[in-house]
Amino acid sequence: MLHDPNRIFIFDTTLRDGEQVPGSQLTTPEKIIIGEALQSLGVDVIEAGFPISSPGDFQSVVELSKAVREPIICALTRANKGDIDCAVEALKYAKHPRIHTGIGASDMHIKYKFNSTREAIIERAVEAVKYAKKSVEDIEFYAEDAGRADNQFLAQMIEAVIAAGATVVNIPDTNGYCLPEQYGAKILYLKENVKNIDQAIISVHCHNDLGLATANSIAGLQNGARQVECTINGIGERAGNTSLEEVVMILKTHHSLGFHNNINTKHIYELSGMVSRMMRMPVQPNKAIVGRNAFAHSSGIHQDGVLKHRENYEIINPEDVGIDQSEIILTARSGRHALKHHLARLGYADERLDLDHVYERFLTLADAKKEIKDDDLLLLMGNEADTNFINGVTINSLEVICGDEKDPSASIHLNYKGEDHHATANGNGPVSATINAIQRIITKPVDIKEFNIHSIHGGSDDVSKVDMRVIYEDKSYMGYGFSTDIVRASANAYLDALNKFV
Ligand SMILES: CC(=O)SCCNC(=O)CCNC(=O)[C@H](O)C(C)(C)COP(=O)(O)OP(=O)(O)OC[C@H]1O[C@@H](n2cnc3c(N)ncnc32)[C@H](O)[C@@H]1OP(=O)(O)O
Ligand SMILES: CC(C)C(=O)C(=O)O
Ligand SMILES: [Mg+2]
Repeated sequence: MLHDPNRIFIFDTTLRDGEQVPGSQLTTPEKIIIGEALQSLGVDVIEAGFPISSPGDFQSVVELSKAVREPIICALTRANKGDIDCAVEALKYAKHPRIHTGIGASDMHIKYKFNSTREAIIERAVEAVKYAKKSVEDIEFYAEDAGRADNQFLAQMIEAVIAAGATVVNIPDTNGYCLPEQYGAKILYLKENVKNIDQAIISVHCHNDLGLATANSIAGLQNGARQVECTINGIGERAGNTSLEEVVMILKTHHSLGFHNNINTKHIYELSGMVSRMMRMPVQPNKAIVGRNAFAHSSGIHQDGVLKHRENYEIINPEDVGIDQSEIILTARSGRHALKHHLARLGYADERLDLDHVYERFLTLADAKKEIKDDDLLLLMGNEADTNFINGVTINSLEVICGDEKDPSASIHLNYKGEDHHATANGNGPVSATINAIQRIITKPVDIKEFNIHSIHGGSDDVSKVDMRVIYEDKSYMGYGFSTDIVRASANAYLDALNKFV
């Protein structure tokens, strides 16, 4: 384990520290599903639980040990025999078991939690490690609240537990207190002042109370730590733990750090969603790497930049974390490039598109609606007589007669090539009469292949949406029309399709 100095071990504690979040408790089957996903992600260690804490947590560690065989399965204990015996029992099926035992290291904890002394605490720490070592080879020791502990005393404690058999020493910033510089210096201090430090891996375990968990973890690695303890989505006690996805993507993005690990980053996004759903912890939209907006661009200058060259505004390729592509969100802050991009995606790629005119109408709508979705764009393009095409065909007026006594007929005035054209026609219904009347003016061999009418919200006074696929000269064109009048919506859809080639 110690032979490659640049290998970083990823210790996931989503199922232990992450699961300490109120309301996020998991059942054993849920823990196994997440455990298997963490195994596919490639984590080195899964902290499965704290077996003494409840029969349910004990059982989860037992079942996870049976089901997940590749990573080390770790169980947390306090520095006492009862907790350790319980963890040893829970880990009995684990292929690679680890006991994670420890005790408080700051004077605050020593005095106000344990009502004890530094010397007595070191004794308890050593005793716990020696006791655990009798049953399990792989022992990790945590010096709780090490972030606020005196470095000299911490070094003394770490040296003693390594001598007692600990092979990983965890230096938690339990309360998220440290600045990156301080935390990095603490790790370096241990590297330089603990005589037997080469016999153990230093682990970093940082909390996010000041939003510095990830920065502190990286500072720890830069100063000699080689294991990072983290959780998916950064969940955990209070403001959470170091987020796995942030650390891993920092290591991937900054090759110059020279570190490598075993994580297949393409599983990150899927796992983030799984953990969020199962643990009932929504991911904040602006969360780095996995937030809904992490790869979404909504202002025109950024959108233009991304469309020209993704890296202008993205330092991570979304595919690297399992997201198909970045998103261009249309809002009133978007520009013409973004609008054109989405129109082309919806089939409006024609160079005859009057982009300035569409953009003006788009902005009015976007100011009112905040976010413009595909349906809004289609509505904008297929609505009423307003044309979005240079020299496009528009309806000046339409009258339809139908009913039991009459053959359906339509009379239409179109603005076509800058002039008013009129035609009347019959059909087997008001829509076919209208299409026939338009045909008389346009005189192009156009076949309607698909024709669908939907109501947008339901209800007889609703806006109808018509989508239509027509064939002209062996090419297919989509048209969309909207109106409270289904005949008008159909005429709008037909003209929307025609305007793409007439
Ligand atoms: C920083 C962390 O994340 S640590 C892990 C936190 N996770 C949890 O606490 C979740 C699981 N915890 C539990 O289920 C329960 O708290 C248990 C089962 C561990 C203990 O329950 P109880 O025996 O009722 O004790 P309670 O939780 O009220 O108090 C904790 C006791 O453990 C002692 N203790 C705390 N940490 C340690 C430690 N690392 N080593 C030894 N003793 C410790 C406390 O001093 C206190 O002992 P006291 O009763 O002598 O004052
Ligand atoms: C139990 C330890 C490792 C912990 O979670 C912390 O100190 O934050
Ligand atoms: Mg913690």
